[in-house]
Amino acid sequence: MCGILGVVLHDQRQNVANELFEGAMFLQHRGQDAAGIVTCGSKGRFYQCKGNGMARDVFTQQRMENLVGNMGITHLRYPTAGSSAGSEAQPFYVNSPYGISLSHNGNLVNSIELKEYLDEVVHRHINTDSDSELLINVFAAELEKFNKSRVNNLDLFSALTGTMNKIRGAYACIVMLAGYGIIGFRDPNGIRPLLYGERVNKDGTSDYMLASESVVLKAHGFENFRDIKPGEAVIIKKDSSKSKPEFRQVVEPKIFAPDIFEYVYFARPDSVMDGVSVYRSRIEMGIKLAEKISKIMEKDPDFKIDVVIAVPDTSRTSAFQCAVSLNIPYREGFVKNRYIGRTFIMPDQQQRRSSVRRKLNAMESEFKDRNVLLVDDSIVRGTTSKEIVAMAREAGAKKVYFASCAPPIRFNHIYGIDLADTKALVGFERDEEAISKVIGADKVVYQDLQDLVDCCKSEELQQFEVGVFTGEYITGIEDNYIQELEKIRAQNQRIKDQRSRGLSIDACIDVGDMVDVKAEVDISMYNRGDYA
Ligand SMILES: O=P(O)(O)OC[C@H]1O[C@H](OP(=O)(O)OP(=O)(O)O)[C@H](O)[C@@H]1O
Ligand SMILES: NC(=O)CC[C@H](N)C(=O)O
Ligand SMILES: [Mg+2]
Repeated sequence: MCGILGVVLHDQRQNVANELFEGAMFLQHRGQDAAGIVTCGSKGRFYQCKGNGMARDVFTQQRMENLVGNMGITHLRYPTAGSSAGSEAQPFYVNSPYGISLSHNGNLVNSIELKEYLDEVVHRHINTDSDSELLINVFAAELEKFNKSRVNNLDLFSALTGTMNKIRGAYACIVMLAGYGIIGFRDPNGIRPLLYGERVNKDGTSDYMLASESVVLKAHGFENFRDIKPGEAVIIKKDSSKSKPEFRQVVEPKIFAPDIFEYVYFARPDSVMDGVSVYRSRIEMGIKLAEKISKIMEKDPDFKIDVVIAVPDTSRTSAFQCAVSLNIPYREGFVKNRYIGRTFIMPDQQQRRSSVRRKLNAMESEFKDRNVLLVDDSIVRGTTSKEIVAMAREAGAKKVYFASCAPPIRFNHIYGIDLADTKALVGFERDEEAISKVIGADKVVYQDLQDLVDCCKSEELQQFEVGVFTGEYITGIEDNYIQELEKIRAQNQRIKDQRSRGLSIDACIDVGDMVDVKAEVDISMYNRGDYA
């Protein structure tokens, strides 16, 4: 997952940068690795600030002052393909044709094929391992086909049709065309989210926003917001007084299947996605989980729970409801250090492990001599659960049970989680008993998949992308896709290890099959290392 945002202000004398920055703060939970803003000034020139780090570190006051223009786009990155190198921070930029900048949330699953196409057919140079760089170049190549000095909405929609017929996977994107406007589009299965909203100013004019989550639109006073439909695109022109945003179905929609993980973990609880409140779905997850736990308790008289404790932050909503439904006391046994971000989306396993203990602290009074049920939204690598179970025991718990609002994760999440290596999943080739042994719990209870689906569905939304639980992906994947990801990831890890041992790039080159060694100071072609 990543967070994306785009704004066009009606008043062309106003700068949009501050609004993009404030909006980024509402999307920070979707990506902590890199942040970027690109604005477009009145002469059609782009102004950029991006780099590794959280929004508040990258977007300093001084840098923000240089971002002029009434329209712009933002990106908060959690890497899913390529590496966490600064050169892969978004928005991406290509100068030809017309000047294009792109923010992408999602993951393309036919990148091998796209790389070949870009090289052999349209001869475009690719400078990173990011799938988003491929995407912007495919779009640029489609636009180039018109061979015009200026394009119009019709051309743009038809270039999007061409692009979407070539790319495969999950994508919600915001593109900015220099001097023209911003364009939002969503993949034909609607796997990744994207919303559109309008804010009517006092003088009757309108500003427009596109964003990953409704919470940003709401907080910024945008109303009548709606989800972009699967396979749909919208063009919002820079001079919004002359033409209203135009929507078009650019490719046929396929099975509507948003990623169920948005409801489980990715999204903020106060967001509404594809008409379903994330908060309400998490309440339902608590109810269903309680039903399953009650059934197990009926059969197993030794399974007794004195207290339900959430694993902050995401599971709080469900854990509280689970306790209420079970009629068992709920306690905040772990106190969260508010200055530590989300541990799961940290790029490095070492960092993740040490962060859990820094992030959460167990209060002895709530654990001592009790049988505790810890509730989390999901168990992925097991990093959190292992530490948490150990902490509960250290705090004096008698028995430690662990419940997950999501079913066991046994497969790659190819559309949004950086997990190229399935073996890193605690659920990989393990049943529930084996998983409880690994994490050190007395028992593990998982939500059933059908129950999870029932918690998130609505009349309009009946199906979800659930490949992470079943191994069957809605878009299919090209042969060798996972192997290719694993190769790049292993290569990046080796370079990292070499560097941490103080070895130079030359030493890295000796490591064997490493053909592509990253530059010592990893900066992109259009990006200075100091976020300028
Ligand atoms: O099995 P693991 O690999 O540890 O991953 C699962 C954990 O990671 C997430 O928490 P995170 O700390 O990222 O975010 P949160 O504060 O929103 O819960 C998630 O909520 C689980 O607690
Ligand atoms: N999490 C995302 O949406 C990532 C977008 C893109 N695949 C990247 O790695 O930068
Ligand atoms: Mg968590």
